[in-house]
Amino acid sequence: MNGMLRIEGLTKRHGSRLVLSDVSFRAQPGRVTAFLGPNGAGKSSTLRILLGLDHPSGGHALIDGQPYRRLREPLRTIGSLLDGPGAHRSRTARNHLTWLARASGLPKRRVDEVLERVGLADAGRTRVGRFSLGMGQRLGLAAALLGEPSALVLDEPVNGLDPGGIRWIRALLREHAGAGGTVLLSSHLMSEVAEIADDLVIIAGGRIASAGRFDKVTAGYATLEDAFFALTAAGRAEEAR
Ligand SMILES: Nc1ncnc2c1ncn2[C@@H]1O[C@H](COP(=O)(O)OP(=O)(O)OP(=O)(O)O)[C@@H](O)[C@H]1O
Repeated sequence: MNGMLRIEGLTKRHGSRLVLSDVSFRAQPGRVTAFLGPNGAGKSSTLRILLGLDHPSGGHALIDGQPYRRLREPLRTIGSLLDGPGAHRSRTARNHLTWLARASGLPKRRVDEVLERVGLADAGRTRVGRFSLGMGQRLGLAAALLGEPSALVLDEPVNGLDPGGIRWIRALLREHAGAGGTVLLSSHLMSEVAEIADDLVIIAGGRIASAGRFDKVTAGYATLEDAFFALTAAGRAEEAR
């Protein structure tokens, strides 16, 4: 299992707006890396480029040394959770996953395995439109796990999860990293990140403010929150109020 994620000199413009500016960092196998930043900092833009959903204006986002579009077996290499379940409301969870598995040449047994893994074994025949926000997140995660990928990339994965769900996803991600997989998750929830991250990447205004091992990035600060506010422009704006 590898799944090294390498972001190198990534730049993204929307018209004259520079949304990402020379963004570089790594997410390593065997570690949980948290990608932390205030609203609009550029987290989703970076992850969308990494997952081949958008083009960079410059630089590279590589998975095992390849851009997403060059991966031979994308779902077996990298699983992602971006905006909720990604399934049509009228579909059942099982239909959705079966369709995904078929489209990617994955064995059908994986559908039951992932439904079980995310705690939706009893909801496989429920239409996605009737799912709670938390169930939707679980289904999105089931899709991410379908190909048994080495890397997991999750945008705000705890959104909509209750405390039990948050504990559960934390254990799942730890287990993935413990088995040698890579976990990259974006969040703006400091407490969540402090609980789970081995490594931190802090982004603000489209630039990397700090990156590295959790204890290195937070060295000299009482808490992660103190480090975050000191290192980001959002913190400076907040303090100026
Ligand atoms: N298609 C687009 N056209 C113009 N600007 C865009 C587009 N997509 C994103 N942006 C801008 O890029 C910046 C970064 O957005 P992005 O969604 O990557 O931030 P984020 O860190 O994920 O924030 P959040 O936590 O709010 O999701 C924002 O200022 C956003 O308005």
